[in-house]
Amino acid sequence: MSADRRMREEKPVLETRHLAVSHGRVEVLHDASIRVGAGQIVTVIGPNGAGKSTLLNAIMGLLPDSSRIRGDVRHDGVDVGHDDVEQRLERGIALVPERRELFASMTVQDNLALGAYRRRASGRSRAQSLERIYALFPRLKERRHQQAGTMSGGERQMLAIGRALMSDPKVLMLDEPSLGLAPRVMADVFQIISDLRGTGVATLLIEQNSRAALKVSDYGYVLEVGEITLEGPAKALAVNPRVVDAYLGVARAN
Ligand SMILES: Nc1ncnc2c1ncn2[C@@H]1O[C@H](COP(=O)(O)OP(=O)(O)OP(=O)(O)O)[C@@H](O)[C@H]1O
Repeated sequence: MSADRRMREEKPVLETRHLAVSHGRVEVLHDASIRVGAGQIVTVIGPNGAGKSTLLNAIMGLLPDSSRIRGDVRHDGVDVGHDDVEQRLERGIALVPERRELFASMTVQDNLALGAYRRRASGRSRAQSLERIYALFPRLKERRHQQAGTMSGGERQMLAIGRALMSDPKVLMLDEPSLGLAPRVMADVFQIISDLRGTGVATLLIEQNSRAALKVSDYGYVLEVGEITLEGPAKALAVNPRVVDAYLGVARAN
């Protein structure tokens, strides 16, 4: 079945409906409706300041109390808009924030353990989750006693993803995972994102590196000035002249 048909027909694991966010009198996200199907990788691309992080933070329940939110956030068909962050984690939503927010002086393994303080009741034990993450990231296993702050940029990103996976999420949201990474390391991180598909976790990815993001994704959205202006199967977006022109042109290729 095509990614487009699957998106329309399958019950999404994560969905926003007409989501709008205002900070004071400024509305930074307008009427954003997106869907992420089970096991899919969905990307949101768009320029700086378009509202991409705001979208992820609204889904995770991380916006400041002063922000005004309208519209719905639904997980597995349930409205989670009134849940706090811990409840959303327990339902199976996880976010790797742009700044990764690791505990630099703690070991890799202790950082992973902290990722499990709130988790979905998946039937998998914490030890099983840890083994699963070490299987996905052998490098983290090798370095499990190393301080997180002494890891390379790519390793820290792997650790941030691994820590989020410790909550056994159904949906993993990644905010700019390739930010600040050297091209070769970036390629490793995108390979990991692609490998996540095999674990059954759905991924919602926001990225400045549109080309690489569309390459690993099933479906994509373009977010511009707070609005979804285009959507479609990632393969189709990658050859859409408007996307090519604005986001994949030679000058922007990286
Ligand atoms: N707490 C806040 N108070 C006021 N304005 C905010 C707040 N958070 C975000 N904004 C504004 O909302 C807009 C969208 O920001 P957001 O961080 O979501 O964009 P983005 O697409 O993720 O950008 P980037 O790619 O640069 O990270 C920006 O103009 C930003 O300045």
